[in-house]
Amino acid sequence: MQTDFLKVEALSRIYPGSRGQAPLVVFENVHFSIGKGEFVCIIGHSGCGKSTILNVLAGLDEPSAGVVIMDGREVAGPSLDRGVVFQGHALMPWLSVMKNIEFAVKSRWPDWRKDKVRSHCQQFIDLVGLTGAEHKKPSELSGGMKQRVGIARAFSIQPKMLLLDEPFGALDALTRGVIQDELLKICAATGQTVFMITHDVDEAMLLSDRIILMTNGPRARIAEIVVNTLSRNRTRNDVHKDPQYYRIRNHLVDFLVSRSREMAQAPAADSDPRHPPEVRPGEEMDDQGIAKPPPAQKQPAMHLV
Ligand SMILES: Nc1ncnc2c1ncn2[C@@H]1O[C@H](COP(=O)(O)OP(=O)(O)OP(=O)(O)O)[C@@H](O)[C@H]1O
Repeated sequence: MQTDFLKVEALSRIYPGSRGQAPLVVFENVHFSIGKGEFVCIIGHSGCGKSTILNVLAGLDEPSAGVVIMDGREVAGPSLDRGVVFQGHALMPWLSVMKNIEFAVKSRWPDWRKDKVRSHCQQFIDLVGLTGAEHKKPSELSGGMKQRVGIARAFSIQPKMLLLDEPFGALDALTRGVIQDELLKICAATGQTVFMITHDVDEAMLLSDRIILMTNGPRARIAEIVVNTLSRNRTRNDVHKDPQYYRIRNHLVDFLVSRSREMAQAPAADSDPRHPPEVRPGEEMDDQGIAKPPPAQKQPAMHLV
């Protein structure tokens, strides 16, 4: 894996204070990298700057300091190399579902013939379960349906990097599960690189390879990066059967409940923001600090009647 497909170096965001107030340092000295084909989630309490970081990666916002390099080039504005899905749907209200997606696909591949554009878009409309709604305008769709159009549009341009800002938050549990499964399949099939904001620890554990934990703001920073050591072949139905699952989950919940605040107030004296600690709470360690192999799965007991 190319470990530094995306490199974030010394990123800070400061908003000037208005009417004599002190400037707001949202986050500072944030460093991390994402490998090609890697799925990274970021978790942290409201206001720690997750959306701001995502907007900087997208080229929609400028950092106060620091730099983002993707595939060897500095990010300096929006690009079709990055597909973004926001919490709000950001659709063009005067265009139908099909036309909203076509607009993006035509921008990406201006030489494609009309029928090729159409069939390409249809593939992604079908994928997100909107078959039959192609000609509806956004005002005729539910919130969840609008969100699915945004997801289809971002996937359809096959970006080098997908940036997802809580994309499934507004979906009902069933649709959310279906689209999470589809996203896993697409990522496995295409090696898609993804950076995603979520508040849902189960979603992060199902989808991601690593999870970035941010301390509370202001002056938020990366507390640690959790390596998701669950098997890559996990599915929504069996992920909780892995003995690592609750160890990782408890670690994440404990961070959100208490450590995110404590670490914001008292950063570790030896912490180096250029190298946030990577932890593997799913693995049990032996006395020498070496990860024990996961226990063999027990066969379910057979009951003869
Ligand atoms: N244009 C702005 N001017 C001043 N402050 C801003 C501006 N935009 C965002 N902020 C502040 O920056 C901080 C981080 O905002 P951001 O939306 O990135 O947080 P977040 O972690 O994504 O939050 P949430 O989980 O609620 O979406 C917040 O305190 C917000 O009030």
